[in-house]
Amino acid sequence: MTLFLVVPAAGVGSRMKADRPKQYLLLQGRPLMAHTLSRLHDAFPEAVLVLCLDHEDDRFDASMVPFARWQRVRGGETRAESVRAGLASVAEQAAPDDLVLVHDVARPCVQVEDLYRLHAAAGEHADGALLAAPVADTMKRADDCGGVLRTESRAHLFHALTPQGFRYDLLCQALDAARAGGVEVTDEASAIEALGRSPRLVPGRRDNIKVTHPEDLALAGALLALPGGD
Ligand SMILES: Nc1ccn([C@@H]2O[C@H](COP(=O)(O)OP(=O)(O)OP(=O)(O)O)[C@@H](O)[C@H]2O)c(=O)n1
Ligand SMILES: C[C@](O)(CO)[C@H](O)COP(=O)(O)O
Repeated sequence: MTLFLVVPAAGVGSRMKADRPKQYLLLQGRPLMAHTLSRLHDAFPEAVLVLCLDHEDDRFDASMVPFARWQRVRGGETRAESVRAGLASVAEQAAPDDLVLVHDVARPCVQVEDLYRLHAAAGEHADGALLAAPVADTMKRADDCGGVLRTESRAHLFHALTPQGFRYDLLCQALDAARAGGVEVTDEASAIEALGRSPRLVPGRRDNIKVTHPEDLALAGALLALPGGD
């Protein structure tokens, strides 16, 4: 069995409003991408890394990659297309029941313990698994005028995180079906659910933040500066 780590890293980071794609912004003196790849390598040094990069990315430096087995692949127009391209790039190497974990490059604070728990759950459940954080805030649904339409029940409500892990063949089938159906999915689990399957929700740490907006950068930097942070 081979473990594949697909890391979508071909985004432009428009919401970050920075002078470069957010995966190249420095945290504790290192590019965000380097932190994320280090965390994944700490947990799975023997895995095959599939790094999805923009074809015009001229900032990438292979010295950021700690893996012995890795490959770069051209990302797509969307996150889902980048992941599909990553899967296609290992079609000759992957067995149908090999596990694939997909993790956003924009999540550098993921903890090794969460990675191990997700990996175990994804291997145990035919429908795969995803890290998810239970919602702790009261959730409001807005109306079209920016007022409160209603309060949503937060019971059984989770923030989907990454990694999300599935068998290679199932994930390919799900993403191909979503594309064929013109369904844009923002995570892999959505495509799996569209097949009528139910991925396992694995409670994950809320500090596994996705660096998206400017204020997220300082938070991620503080988390990485904690003892054992990096
Ligand atoms: N065409 C794309 C778009 C996004 N991603 C990756 O998917 C992850 C989650 O996407 P997001 O946080 O939205 O990153 P961006 O798309 O870069 O951000 P924005 O939406 O603000 O432009 C990121 O690691 C990003 O690099 C990707 O590989 N290919
Ligand atoms: C995959 C993800 O991180 C799960 O919450 C999220 O859907 C990515 O969304 P984005 O808009 O591509 O950042």
